[in-house]
Order: sequence, then structure tokens, then C-alpha cells
Amino acid sequence: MTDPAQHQAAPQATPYGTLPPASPLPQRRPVSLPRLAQMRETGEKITMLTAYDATFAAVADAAGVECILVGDSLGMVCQGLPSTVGVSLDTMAYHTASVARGLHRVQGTAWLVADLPYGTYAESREQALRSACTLMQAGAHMVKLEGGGWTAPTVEFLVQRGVPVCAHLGLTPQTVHALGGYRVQGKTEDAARTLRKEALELQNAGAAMLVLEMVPAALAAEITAELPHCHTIGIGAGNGTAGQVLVLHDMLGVNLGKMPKFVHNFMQDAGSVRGAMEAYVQAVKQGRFPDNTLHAW
Ligand SMILES: Nc1nc(=O)c2c([nH]1)NC[C@@H]1CN(c3ccc(C(=O)N[C@@H](CCC(=O)O)C(=O)O)cc3)CN21
Ligand SMILES: CC(C)C(=O)C(=O)O
Ligand SMILES: [Mg+2]
Repeated sequence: MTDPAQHQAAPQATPYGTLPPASPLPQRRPVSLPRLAQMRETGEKITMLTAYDATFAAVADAAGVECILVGDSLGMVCQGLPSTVGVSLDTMAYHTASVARGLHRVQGTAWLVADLPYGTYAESREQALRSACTLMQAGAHMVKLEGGGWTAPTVEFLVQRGVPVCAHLGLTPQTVHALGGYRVQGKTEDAARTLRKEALELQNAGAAMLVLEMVPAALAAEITAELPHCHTIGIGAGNGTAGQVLVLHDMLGVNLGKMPKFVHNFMQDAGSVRGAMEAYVQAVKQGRFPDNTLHAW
């Protein structure tokens, strides 16, 4: 153990007066897959927020958010598109690089996940690997892709080649036109069984993380219990998952249309963006967000 007192610098004389001693740099270790596994074992909830630029990413990191997602929701939030379907790989790489630079500027510790956008991983495993490499070289630590059983061979192919993968089940926004809208998924017994089977297949394929979007709270909790090696991150999926994610703009209360029901505005009582993020982290860690009595589908 190092003695924090030894790191105390002396007061610094400058032409403008004596500056107080510099405070020691925070000794925060980068978030890694072993660290996430450790959190899972100890039952500490994992927090994730989206970020699309350097500054917001750095602030989220400083607020203690463990995982930053460069989501393809940036198509809707930043580009004003009607869905995430129109987002290109170049655009994802541009925002991923911006976020990565923001984290480096402040000695960021967050785990950086980037969405593979529509049409960049469905054609073949080779296409998926090429797309994933573009995002990893832009600074991502992990890529995320949407879809059930059919993605398992792709996940396995990427993981074997050293690309950590986050899967995404339930409401998968890239297939909004096939799903017929942004609807709750896994409501029937049949659909729930399929979801559970797909989640297991994805863990077996090596996915280390799984976003569960808009699925019943009880189902999300069941899947979480069945996946010790794949950390479930819920959005509109109740509070029984290993972690939570929200779109940054949503939790700050700024949006273009109607807010999904699962969103909470953390800015309202916070007074600052940093404060809102800290309140989100606390609420998730303490199991206060989301509140299953409010929107447990
Ligand atoms: N700003 C933003 N927040 C998101 O959470 C988000 C995006 N954009 N873009 C990509 C996807 C799309 N998502 C969405 C979009 C709309 C609803 C929505 O309108 N939900 C309604 C309907 C629920 C229902 O019909 O059952 C809701 O009231 O929650 C939910 C998730 C989640 N993602
Ligand atoms: C809503 C989250 C999980 C996402 O995929 C995104 O922001 O694109
Ligand atoms: Mg996405």
C-alpha cells in the first residue's frame, strides 16, 4: 500500500503567488473485464451511460460511470435521424475516437463500448470482424451487436480473435421495422423462452456483456441469474440485471420527441450535468433505479 501523504506535493511558488499543493492524482484503475467480473461477484451494480463526444465522456467517467457506450442512438440524438438504421460505420468510428480522446485527456478509467451499426455485421463473420476492428482501432474496448441466436457464431468468431463482445436482446432498435415499433419484447411464454435460450447461446459464444432492452423485469432477472459470465445491462428491463444503461440526453431531460417510459430525468434535482450523473450512479448502485413498482412491464 502506498501512503497517500507521500504523494502530497509541496506548495508551489509562482509569479502570481503560492499555489496550494497539487492534490494527488486519483488512484483509479481502468475498468477491465476482470474488474467487471469482480463487481458481479460482489453484487455491485455496473453503471453505463451513452456518450458521443469527448467532454461528456470525460465528465461521465469522472462521475464514476464504469462503462461508456458510444451507442448508435447517436443517429437519433446527434444526427436527427428517424431511427438508428441510417448510422454508418464511419460515423460510429468518428464518435468513438472522440470519446476515446476525451477519456485519455483526463486519464479516463471507463470501459468503452461501441455499437456496430446496421448492416456492418450481418453479411458474414468476416464482415463483422472488419467492422469491429475499425471501432477497436478508433479506441473501443468492446463492440456491441444486436440480435439473437443467429449472431452467436459471429460473437464466437470475434471473441476468439480478441474482440470483446456485448450482445443486445429484447427491443433491438436496428430491427424496429421488423418488430413493428419500439415495443416490449418477451411478453408471451414462447417469446420469453426464446429470449432465455438466445441469452444462454450468447454467453456460450463468449459474449461478456448483454444489453436487455424493454423486457419484463422478472424475465430479465431470470436471465441474469442464468448468466454468471455474461453481465446483463438493463434498459427498461427492471432492476434485477447486473447493471443499467441510459441514453445520456434522456437522463439529462433533453430530447426531440417523447421520452421512453423507462427514463428518469436525473438533472431535475441535480443542478449540474456531473451531479446528475453522480445521482444516476448512486441510484443504480443502491438499487433505487429503476423502480420496479413504476415500469416493470
Ligand atoms: N433518446 C433515445 N433513447 C433511447 O433509449 C433510444 C434511442 N434514443 N434510440 C435508439 C433506441 C430506441 N429506443 C426506444 C425508442 C422509443 C421507445 C418508446 O417509445 N417506448 C414507448 C412505447 C412502449 C410500448 O409501446 O410498449 C414507451 O413509452 O416507453 C423506447 C425505446 C431506445 N433507444
Ligand atoms: C440504448 C442503448 C443500449 C443503445 O444501444 C444505444 O444507445 O444505441
Ligand atoms: Mg444501440
